[in-house]
Amino acid sequence: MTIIFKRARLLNQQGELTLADIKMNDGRIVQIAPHIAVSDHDEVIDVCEQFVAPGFIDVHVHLREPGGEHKETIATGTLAAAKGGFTTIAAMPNTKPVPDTKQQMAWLVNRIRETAHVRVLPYASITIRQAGKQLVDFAALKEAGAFAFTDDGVGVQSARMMYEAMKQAASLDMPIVAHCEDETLTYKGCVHDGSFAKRHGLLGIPSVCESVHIARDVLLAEATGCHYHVCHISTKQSVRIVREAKQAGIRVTAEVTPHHLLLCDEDIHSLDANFKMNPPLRAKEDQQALIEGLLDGTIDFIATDHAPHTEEEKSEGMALAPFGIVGLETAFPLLYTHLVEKGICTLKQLVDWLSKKPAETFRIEGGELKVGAKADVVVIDLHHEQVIDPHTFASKGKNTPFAGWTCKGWPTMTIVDGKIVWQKGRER
Ligand SMILES: NC(=O)N[C@@H](CC(=O)O)C(=O)O
Ligand SMILES: [Zn+2]
Ligand SMILES: [Zn+2]
Repeated sequence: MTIIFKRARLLNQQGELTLADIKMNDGRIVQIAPHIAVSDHDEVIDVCEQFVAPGFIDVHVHLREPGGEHKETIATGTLAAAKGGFTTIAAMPNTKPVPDTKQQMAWLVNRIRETAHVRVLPYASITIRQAGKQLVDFAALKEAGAFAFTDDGVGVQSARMMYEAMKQAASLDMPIVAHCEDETLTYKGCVHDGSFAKRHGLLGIPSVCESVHIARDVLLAEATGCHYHVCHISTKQSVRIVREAKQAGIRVTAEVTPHHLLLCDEDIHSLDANFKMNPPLRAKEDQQALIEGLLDGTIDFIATDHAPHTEEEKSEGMALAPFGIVGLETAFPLLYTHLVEKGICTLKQLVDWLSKKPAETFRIEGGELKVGAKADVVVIDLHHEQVIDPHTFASKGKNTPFAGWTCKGWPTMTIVDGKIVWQKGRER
């Protein structure tokens, strides 16, 4: 099938917006030109000068299936992704069971094929059941379709385990993706060890809980030559370590979430557990360091850490509720409104952090809008303003601290492999 977009607003190499038509055929972008001729069999869509970008890529998503289908499924999570403009997402392995054998991975790959609305890249765990005691069979899991290896949800506590994992991953040219949390330094905290924790008498998680692991791991990455990727970086010390490691030529990359870029612990205005996530919202100066780190390239790109939980679980209060917030459906509007419109970054930078940069970092095909590329595309209305209302989410998770925020930049259509997978107003 051929789809032709008329009057699409695109970013050129210089970061300027220009108008053009885009022709997609057999899952590929085949032409981008000022005026493309149409024939009777083509599906012609006038996008009315809306912004068209490469489909976004999110390498940090919790789909909860198998085992947590009451929180999210591959079907609901990937529909949420499509609605947020994401055409490729990577699924975290903290499911029940964990994809830690080639049989589990084969099941997952098949389930994705049967039920996903967008492309899904499955992570395998680093250790069996993510228990930190025994390494998975890296070669067998790569063969079965693993995208990369991570124990996200928990940190790999043993330096020796991480060292052995990196040696294996390096030999297979696969990345190790790390949730950095030293369990001897969590102090059973539920929020950052800072002003908010003190004011409310809550136990705090200190910044060293994260940065100590990153410091250890960049040395292990140096020793093994492994590509080491830091999940949801949250502290200024972590940014400094990654910056220095990059300067030393170590193969380290890092991602930051929209919530750590846009919020700090001073913004927590109630004991609402929708402000509870791991790592926690840090201090204002950490938030500033994350923005600086992203702007200077220390942090490579943005990932949402979409982590759905039920309203019942989230109503248990700050101390008891599970960590995590959803992010797929609000990432672009939030970042567009609060970074681009406020002049902190350009539209081109934001789009690159959500597409080209993750694609380059993980050698994922896609991330660019050009002739020959896969037809993974998002259409965005940059002018339409809308209030974030969790009840409208396609995700089963309604747990967001951004409810009630007014944003611009809402996706209106998402195309994967040349097919419309979601369109505003045409929800089933
Ligand atoms: N980020 C979170 O707060 N929670 C994630 C786990 C994780 O990403 O570490 C989850 O699975 O709920
Ligand atoms: Zn994590
Ligand atoms: Zn996560």
